[in-house]
Amino acid sequence: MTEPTAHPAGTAPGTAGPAAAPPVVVSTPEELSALRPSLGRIALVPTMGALHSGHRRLIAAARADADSVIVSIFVNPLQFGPGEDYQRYPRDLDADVAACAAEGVDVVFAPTVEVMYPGEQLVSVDPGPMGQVLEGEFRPGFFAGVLTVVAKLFHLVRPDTALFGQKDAQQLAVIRRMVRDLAFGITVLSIPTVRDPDGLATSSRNAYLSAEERTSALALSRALLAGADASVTGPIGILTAARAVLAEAEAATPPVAVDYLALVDPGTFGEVTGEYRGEAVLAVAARVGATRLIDNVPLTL
Ligand SMILES: Nc1ncnc2c1ncn2[C@@H]1O[C@H](COP(=O)(O)OP(=O)(O)OP(=O)(O)O)[C@@H](O)[C@H]1O
Ligand SMILES: CC(C)(CO)[C@@H](O)C(=O)[O-]
Ligand code: BAL
Repeated sequence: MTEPTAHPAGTAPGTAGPAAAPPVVVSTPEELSALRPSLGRIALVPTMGALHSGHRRLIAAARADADSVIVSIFVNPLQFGPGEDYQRYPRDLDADVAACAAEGVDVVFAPTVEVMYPGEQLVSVDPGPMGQVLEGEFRPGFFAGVLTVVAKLFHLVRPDTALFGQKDAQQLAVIRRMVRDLAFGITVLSIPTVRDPDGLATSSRNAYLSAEERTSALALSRALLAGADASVTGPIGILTAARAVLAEAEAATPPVAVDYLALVDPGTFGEVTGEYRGEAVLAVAARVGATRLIDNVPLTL
């Protein structure tokens, strides 16, 4: 664990730029509370670390809206199911702190599992029906784990705003719903999905992919683009165009194994039908080798 470091005299929290001070790194609620009075309006960027360009864009958006930016780094065991990648999830706190320093982050909150879950966690947040479909169906317990840790982070940090990526569109929708239904009084902001030049959505799990697997994985963004290009044809046309790309990828080497492709209402995550008009999200999840990836694109019907 990196030792807490103080802001050098005269360096106000929230001062970005090449000469920005390194973030203060803390790991306990007590350290956070001690810092809080000096932070002004706080924007929180919750992450699981292994920071990449998507996280950096989130941090930049957070800076625009607050006096201080806090990035939390915590690989949350509660949201991983049996057989998932909790143990091998990439962890490199020093590299993450360096990335936060480059982005002018004020505070990194990197608690241990013992700090976040000191005893048996008997109470959790129920995500409701929106948490049962798509990701919720393929990762039972995932959204309860996400909402429980996000609720806990909100209570510990007490931010004014919190930022999440549209890459995890269902997570974003479920968190927005929790904030509304449980009256958290926090403004949730989002940013569009950041992509590598080849179209692949940046993701910490991309590090697992071999060169060949990454080539196969490009079918996800290609399928979404094909669906978006067909948006004037309505839900059936959109799904048919995207499925055609995925069908080729299922027969490729290495193959893409599709968990779901769905066109949903972004407010409810219910599937939309031929009559639907308005905003929609075309979402896909698939496995390539041992790596499970998700991606989506917003559409207007
Ligand atoms: N490519 C991206 N564009 C925009 N936001 C992103 C992107 N990747 C991650 N985020 C956002 O960053 C936040 C932290 O996500 P997380 O640390 O799980 O990263 P990740 O790359 O999504 O990891 P994983 O590979 O485990 O899914 C979430 O709000 C997530 O939506
Ligand atoms: C929101 C989150 C940090 C909760 O662990 C995680 O699900 C993520 O990184 O998207
Ligand atoms: N990026 C969402 C967190 C997860 O897949 O566990």
